[in-house]
Amino acid sequence: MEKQIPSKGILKNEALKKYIFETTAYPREHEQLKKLREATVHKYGNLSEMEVPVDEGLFLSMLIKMMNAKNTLELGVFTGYSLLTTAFALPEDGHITAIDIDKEAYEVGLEFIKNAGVDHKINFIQSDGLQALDKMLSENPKPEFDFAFVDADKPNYANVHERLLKLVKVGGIIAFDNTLWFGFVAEEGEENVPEHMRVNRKALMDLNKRLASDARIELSQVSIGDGVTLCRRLV
Ligand SMILES: C[S@@+](CC[C@H](N)C(=O)[O-])C[C@H]1O[C@@H](n2cnc3c(N)ncnc32)[C@H](O)[C@@H]1O
Repeated sequence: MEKQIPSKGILKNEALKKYIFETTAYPREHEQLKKLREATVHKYGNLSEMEVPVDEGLFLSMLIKMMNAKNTLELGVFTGYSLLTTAFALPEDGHITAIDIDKEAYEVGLEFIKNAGVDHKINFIQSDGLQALDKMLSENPKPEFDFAFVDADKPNYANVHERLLKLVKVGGIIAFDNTLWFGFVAEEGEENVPEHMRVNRKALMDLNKRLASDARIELSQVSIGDGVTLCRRLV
C-alpha cells in the first residue's frame, strides 16, 4: 500500500510534511505498526486519521522510554496505534490500562498487537472514560500511573485532567492529544472553522487556557501531529 502523508494536523507546509514523513518517520516505523495502520485505513477509510501520526508515535515512544515509565494509562484507543507504540516502549514487565467505549475498533488492531508479542502488557477496559477513571478512584485512590495519554472525547478533557491529577504520580506526565485542533484554536472567530469542528475547538481552547494557569502542573505545548500538551504533575 502506498504511504499516505496525513492531511490532518497543524503542519500546513505539505512539502515539509512529506519530507518529515518520508525521511525520518516511515523508515523508523515498526513493521506491526505499519500493518496496523494499513488495516485501519482498509477498514475505516478517512476515519483512520484518528490514529496518532507516525512522527508523533515516535515522539511518544521516546518520551515514555526517557521517563522509564512502567505503568501507563491510555484513554482513547481506537484500533491501537498509540497503544501498540506504548506497548513497544514499555519494559517487558510494563503495564498499560487502555480504555475505550468501542471494543470493535480495538479488535481490528489486536491481531498486530498479538503478532508483536506485547499483548501481555495490555489490560483493555471497554467503558466510558470518565466512568472508568471514577471507578479506579473509588477502588484505589492512590496515584499509580507514570504516564497517561488522553485521546478521546475532547469536551471531557478538563474533567479527565482532574481525575488524572489524582491517578498519575507526582512527577508523572499526562499527555493530551489534538490540543491545537488542526490549527483552528488560533482562528479569531468561527467563520473559517467547519461547523462539526466547533464544539471541540471551543473545548480545547478552554482547556489550553485552563492548563496554562494550573499551578499543579508544569506545562509544555508540543507542536507535533495535531498538538500534544504535556502536563507534568508537580503536587
Ligand atoms: C482519536 S481516537 C483514538 C486514536 C488512538 N489514540 C490511536 O492512536 O489510534 C478516539 C477514540 O476515543 C474513543 N472515545 C470517544 N469518547 C469516549 C469516551 N467517552 N470514553 C471512552 N472512549 C471514548 C472513541 O471510541 C475512539 O476510539
